[in-house]
Amino acid sequence: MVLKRHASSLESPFKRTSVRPRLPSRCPLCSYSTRMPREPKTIAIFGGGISGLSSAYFIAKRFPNTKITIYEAKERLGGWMQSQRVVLNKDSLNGQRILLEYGPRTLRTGILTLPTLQLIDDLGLLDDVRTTSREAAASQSRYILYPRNLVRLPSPGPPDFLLLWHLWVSGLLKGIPTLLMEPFRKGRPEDQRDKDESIADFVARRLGRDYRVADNLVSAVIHGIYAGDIYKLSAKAILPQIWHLERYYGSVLEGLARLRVGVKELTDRGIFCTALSRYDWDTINHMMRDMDLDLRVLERLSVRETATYTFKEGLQQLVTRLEDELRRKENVEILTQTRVSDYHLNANNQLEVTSSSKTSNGRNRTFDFAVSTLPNPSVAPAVTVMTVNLYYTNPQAIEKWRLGYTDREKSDGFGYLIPRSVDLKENPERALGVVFDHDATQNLDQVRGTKLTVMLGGHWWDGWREFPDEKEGETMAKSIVKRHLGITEEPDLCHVSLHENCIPQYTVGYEDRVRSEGSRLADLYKGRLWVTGNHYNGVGVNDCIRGAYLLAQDMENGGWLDDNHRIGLRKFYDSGEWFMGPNQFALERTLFGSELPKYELASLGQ
Ligand SMILES: C=Cc1c2[nH]c(c1C)Cc1[nH]c(c(CCC(=O)O)c1C)Cc1[nH]c(c(C)c1CCC(=O)O)Cc1[nH]c(c(C)c1C=C)C2
Repeated sequence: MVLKRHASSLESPFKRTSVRPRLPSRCPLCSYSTRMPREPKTIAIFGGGISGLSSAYFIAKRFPNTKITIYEAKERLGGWMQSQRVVLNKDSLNGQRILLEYGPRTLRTGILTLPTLQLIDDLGLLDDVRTTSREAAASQSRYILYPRNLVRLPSPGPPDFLLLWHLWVSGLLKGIPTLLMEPFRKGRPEDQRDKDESIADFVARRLGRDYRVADNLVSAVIHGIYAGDIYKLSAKAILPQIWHLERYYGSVLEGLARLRVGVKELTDRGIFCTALSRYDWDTINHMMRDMDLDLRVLERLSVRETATYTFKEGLQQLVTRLEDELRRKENVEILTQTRVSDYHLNANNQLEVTSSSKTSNGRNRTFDFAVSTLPNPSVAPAVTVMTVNLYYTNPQAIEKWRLGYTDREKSDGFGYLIPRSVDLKENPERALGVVFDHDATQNLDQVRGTKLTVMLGGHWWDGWREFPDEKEGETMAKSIVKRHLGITEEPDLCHVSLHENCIPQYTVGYEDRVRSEGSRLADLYKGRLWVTGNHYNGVGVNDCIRGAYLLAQDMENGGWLDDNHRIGLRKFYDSGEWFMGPNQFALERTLFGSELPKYELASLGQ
């Protein structure tokens, strides 16, 4: 199936959606006149992580005659995406090889992940996909450590009153009743409607200056994604939906209720809606129109069925296949162990790039254009995370009673997160959480043991210059699983990885900083340097691939040719309009051919 056929069914109901997203007139990046050829002759890509590789791939697809050079400082490509099969030394297990994942371990499905599906299709990876269904324990059972025990969170579906009771007596829900008063609390004063604030302050303000929900629940979720500090991270950048609901309606719950009324006709017909920014809506439309995707990929990775997925040989397989594909292309060159030390615009308006490698220092090359995926600490600082993989051949290594109230069927799960409200005296290792990989990523090994990853550090290590070494990492991980999960036996495998500055932190004021950095870069390099990667597009693998895809799309659809130098940051010049529109389950249905009924997007007000 070619998605293009269904694009019209998506677009037609929304007459107000422009075919091409327009830049609002206040965009400051529109001031250069260029006389560029239809396509650049040469492009440099800085960084060979997933953003750099997928940018090279999508650009090469759209500009087949352009010569692309990827610069990567390290020996291997892929950044912190790294999986490895490790041999178990136990004689009884015939030297089985267990798959360990050192960095990101699963991908989520969803309508905004279409570019990842396109990559999977193009690279022929579908048969190697391994999914975890929405029904699986890993998708249903999640735990939070509070204060010393694991507390299971409710899963979607009919309420389990016994579980709710256990949750209540654990004390984790302290402060939740204040939510009832949220609609009656004043919104931001008029002169502060656009003001950013930290996630902790935002949540606490809506709950009557009560920080307990933020400290207990929100901080745990944020640890699992950003490994970050809710007192520093931006509510506007990280929780844009609820931040905008408050901005428009003065209350999140009231906003939701009012919007639901606006789309009642749809929800009555089973089409569920969500708040969507104009940018996301246009992006979804563009992607659906642009994709050329096999129906089998959509079926296998449907958001309805699949919660997360990986590949037979872990996420590394995506990197390896991408690298192989790029190396096969005559117009792509990959320079590893080659660090970009300087770049500037020369008198001919070309980018002069200086690089150094083991064999040559200060080598100069000129390019028509460059895409940087390198970290940019001036927009977002980054945190360091240590991952410790532990494997026990004993599948019952976790003492079952540690999993708190549970039924037999759902006795494992995704793992657990540790909120900031757990005192550091109780968490001296500064752990963020533990993933039960034997459940979270299934069907990768031939034997089932207990496979865990302990995550340490993140914002708890802010300002540290030195980090624990491998031995200390192992000792800390073992003491954590002993205390929390009752595991006293020695692991059969242990692997420690330190990922320095791996997760960018979108701290308060982030969006303003990106816009001003965007203007600076656009001025300095006259639009010849674009940026993408996890400092701008979201911290997940899917976000990086989508950023790369949209950058290539922008370049082809005029970005490279016309005067609107968006340098890959178009999202930050969105009109700021928000709508109530179909959620991703409803949108996915349109991909399978069912039409959305005609209706107007319900506006979030102005
Ligand atoms: C390896 C450490 C990472 C931590 N956060 C991320 C990584 C790679 C980035 C990240 N993690 C999640 C998301 C959102 C959904 C997504 O795009 O995949 C992002 C951007 C969610 C997540 N967190 C953990 C897992 C296994 C997943 C994916 C599966 C799911 O959502 O069900 C575990 C985990 N990650 C971190 C910690 C501290 C942690 C603790 C248990 C940091």
